[in-house]
Amino acid sequence: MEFIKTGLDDVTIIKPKIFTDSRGYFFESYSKREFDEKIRPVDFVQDNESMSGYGVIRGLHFQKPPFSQSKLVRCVKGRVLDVAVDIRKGSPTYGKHFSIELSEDNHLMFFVPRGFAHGFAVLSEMAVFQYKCDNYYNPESEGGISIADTSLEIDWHIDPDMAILSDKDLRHALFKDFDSPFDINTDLYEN
Ligand SMILES: Cc1cn([C@H]2C[C@H](O)[C@@H](COP(=O)(O)OP(=O)(O)O[C@H]3O[C@@H](C)C(=O)[C@@H](O)[C@H]3O)O2)c(=O)[nH]c1=O
Repeated sequence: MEFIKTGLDDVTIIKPKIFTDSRGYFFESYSKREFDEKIRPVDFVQDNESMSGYGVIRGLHFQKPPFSQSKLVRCVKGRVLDVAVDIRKGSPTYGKHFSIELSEDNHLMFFVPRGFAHGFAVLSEMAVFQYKCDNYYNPESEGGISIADTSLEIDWHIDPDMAILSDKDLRHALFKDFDSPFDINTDLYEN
């Protein structure tokens, strides 16, 4: 397993070692020992899966402290563009993002730490997306930022005006009007 830094704190690309033979392939998709050593100690408690059609954008989402979540994400069917945005006030990379294509072909995984907003755009006819979270779902703590915010300079590879969004995601504030609940000086992993 290879852990590739992105220039944003703890945001990491994970490239698994793929073993192929006449039967197909095998890879370890998660090893607590390696993740804790190479990224940071994280206790995942919930696994999620979603399926979406082409042109869907889900995001940009986070849960507010003390229910914030790290996510380890991957695309097991199809192809998505995955995005993490630093929303920790006072961070030297506040408002900066990193995006990466995750697909059933490249088998890449992506670690999105607490204090980052997360979203993805579906680039294939359909995509099945799976992820681990280190905190339980807490609907009252949900927060979001508009994916259509041009100041974030995210190229979704899909026209945001044509994208298919949930009603909830259509209502998120623009980044400039957003008061982040995260701060670089707070330990987001204390609970
Ligand atoms: C996220 C979540 C949703 N739900 C329910 C609530 C709702 O009725 C239905 C669909 O929820 P949403 O519309 O919020 O699903 P979705 O837009 O796919 O939300 C997800 O988006 C990606 C980008 C993330 O980063 C995730 O953390 C999560 O926020 O599923 C749960 O029961 N547990 C969960 O953990």
